[in-house]
Amino acid sequence: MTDRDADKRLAAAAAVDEVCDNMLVGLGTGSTAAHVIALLAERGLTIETVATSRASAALAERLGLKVRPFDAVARVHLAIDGADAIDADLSAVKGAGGAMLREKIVAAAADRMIVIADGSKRVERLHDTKLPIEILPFARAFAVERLSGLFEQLDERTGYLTDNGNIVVDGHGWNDADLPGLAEALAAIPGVVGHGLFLSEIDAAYIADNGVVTRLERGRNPR
Ligand SMILES: O=C[C@H](O)[C@H](O)[C@H](O)COP(=O)(O)O
Repeated sequence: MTDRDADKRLAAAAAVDEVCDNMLVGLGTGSTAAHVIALLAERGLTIETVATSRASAALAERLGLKVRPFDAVARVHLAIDGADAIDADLSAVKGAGGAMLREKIVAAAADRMIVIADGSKRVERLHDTKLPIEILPFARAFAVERLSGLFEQLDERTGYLTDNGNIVVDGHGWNDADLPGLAEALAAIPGVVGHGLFLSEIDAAYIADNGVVTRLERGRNPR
């Protein structure tokens, strides 16, 4: 295990310590969230889960966790997920793995949403991180044209479809001076069905850096 991977597992373990019997837990997607799934399976708690991607559902089921279909679930007790970048306000960019739409829905359904990450994800500002945008294939050209006013460069992921059957365009060179304004502008484009800006969903974060775990709670963090 690399140092970075060890940090991911440490952050995951800190979040898993918040999981109790009888909880319905939202499972995130990605290499850090995979540690959560493995640790939950190891701990043998009496829990049920919902997954934010087919990959996480498959991993969880393979390791023996009970995974409920999310389409019949309105509320989750705790969601635990990774991030591509997170700042001191607990605003984050997610979606390098293309799962941001389902991740945001499960995060919104959760009483508490925790991000787990290694120290490389902690940033002063988010704008250096590519911002993934999920687009209905029907709207591809139209949405990209509308997005071009918000980004210096847009790269479509070739040959890739999300679990929802949509395309993903990664936006580079964006202005983070008004994050709520940007989120609003993205949501206002017909055909854009999701994006990786998480501004209000995250309640806490466990960031592990060289073996030391720091907990951040919304509204209570020094800059
Ligand atoms: O779509 C992917 C998710 O938002 C991931 O949670 C995020 O990309 C972080 O993944 P990782 O833990 O592999 O860096």
